[in-house]
Amino acid sequence: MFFERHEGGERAILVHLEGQDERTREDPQEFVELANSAGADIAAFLTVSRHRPSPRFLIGAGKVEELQASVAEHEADLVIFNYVLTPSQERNLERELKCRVIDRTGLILDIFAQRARTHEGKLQVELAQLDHLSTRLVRGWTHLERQKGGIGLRGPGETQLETDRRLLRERIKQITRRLEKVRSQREQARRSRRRAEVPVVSLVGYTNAGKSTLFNILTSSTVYAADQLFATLDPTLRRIELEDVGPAILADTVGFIRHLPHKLVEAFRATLEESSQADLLLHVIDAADADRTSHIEQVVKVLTEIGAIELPILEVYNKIDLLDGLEPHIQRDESGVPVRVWVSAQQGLGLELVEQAMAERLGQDVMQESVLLEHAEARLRAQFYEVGAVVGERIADDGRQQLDLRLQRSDFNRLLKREGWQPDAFLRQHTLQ
Ligand SMILES: Nc1nc2c(ncn2[C@@H]2O[C@H](COP(=O)(O)OP(=O)(O)OP(=O)(O)O)[C@@H](O)[C@H]2O)c(=O)[nH]1
Ligand SMILES: [Mg+2]
Repeated sequence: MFFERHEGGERAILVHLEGQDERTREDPQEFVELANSAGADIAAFLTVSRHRPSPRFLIGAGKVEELQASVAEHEADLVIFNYVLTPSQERNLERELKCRVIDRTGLILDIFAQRARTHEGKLQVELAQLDHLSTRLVRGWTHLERQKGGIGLRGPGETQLETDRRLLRERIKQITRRLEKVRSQREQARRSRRRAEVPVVSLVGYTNAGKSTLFNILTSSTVYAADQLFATLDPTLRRIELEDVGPAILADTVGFIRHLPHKLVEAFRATLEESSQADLLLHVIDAADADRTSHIEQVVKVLTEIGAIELPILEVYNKIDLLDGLEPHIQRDESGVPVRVWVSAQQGLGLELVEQAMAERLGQDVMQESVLLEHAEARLRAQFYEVGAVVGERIADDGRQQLDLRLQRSDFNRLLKREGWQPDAFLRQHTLQ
């Protein structure tokens, strides 16, 4: 396994748990990458098989001793568990090991704290951190907490560590209020984009898949791209020009990862929701990653959670330069619609194919649907006529007006959203199920 040396970084011992349980098993390589991304200087990697969780330390007493010896030998500053620890387990372990202990949630929160750039991103991370810390205010190894800036202690949430719970609650309320304000501003920006009828294409995908690299090369900009997990936290929007389509907005977003701490998913929901409002999703996949199938599953799961799974999705299989004998190409479904593009963003291979496939998907996703409108919905009827979408009209058996529509799905979505409808909710209520 590859350990990056981070001279001057904190010396960390990684503890990886090998469970029997498929659902909770983590990837050891990803764990190392997470620790590297947090800037840890990895001194040792311990694998512990955990047949039965011990409530006190999570791991067995023998393993605790082994860890103690390892901490002493490497003069480690902290021990990181690739698992979610309860606050009391964290406390017990710190007391035994005489050094700081953080868990997977703490580690991911730390990376997020380092990466957040925008006001909203920082608020979101702080909220998640405060929530995580609120159960961990009493620690076993308190004097170390005063050493600011260590892994798991960074970010805006840190200043709250030494205050009492009342202040903590107040701070949480204050941040929530501020976040609401930022969110309503974001919603307004979104509405004005919608009014401008510019289609939005959102890049989604597992962390490190190459979204920002692709974004940069498509928009000729320089967004921070790096071989780190969660290099991008805040959504970045840029305008691009597509042949036959005209202007479109491309959005780069935060990468996904399995077992994202629940609170963090919640905190970043608003950011992720940017994707749920898109006209097209580009799902960027690291084609050379051995775990690509499980990464795809994780992304699909998050997309389902944020209500974006029904959107048109174009898969971009990236990093083909790392695979033998693959040329950039577009894969189409049986009706000729592009569904997958094989490219290398870094080498600039197949970028024109991504643009072509995007243009085709935005321009050619034609839908045919019969909708039933109440008389009070005459305004919508007029709008459908205005865009030339109506190919037939009659009175349905239930007395409603049936409009047979044929139009671009993106136009349909935009038109409805402008009228305050979520397209799938609209279809549920306006078609015969
Ligand atoms: N070999 C190869 N590496 C690539 C390619 N595209 C991106 N990379 C590398 O993959 C790493 C991750 O790229 P990013 O663009 O930061 O990935 P991301 O999906 O934005 O990651 P997060 O923002 O962390 O979610 C960087 O080191 C890139 O240089 C490619 O086509 N081939
Ligand atoms: Mg990125």
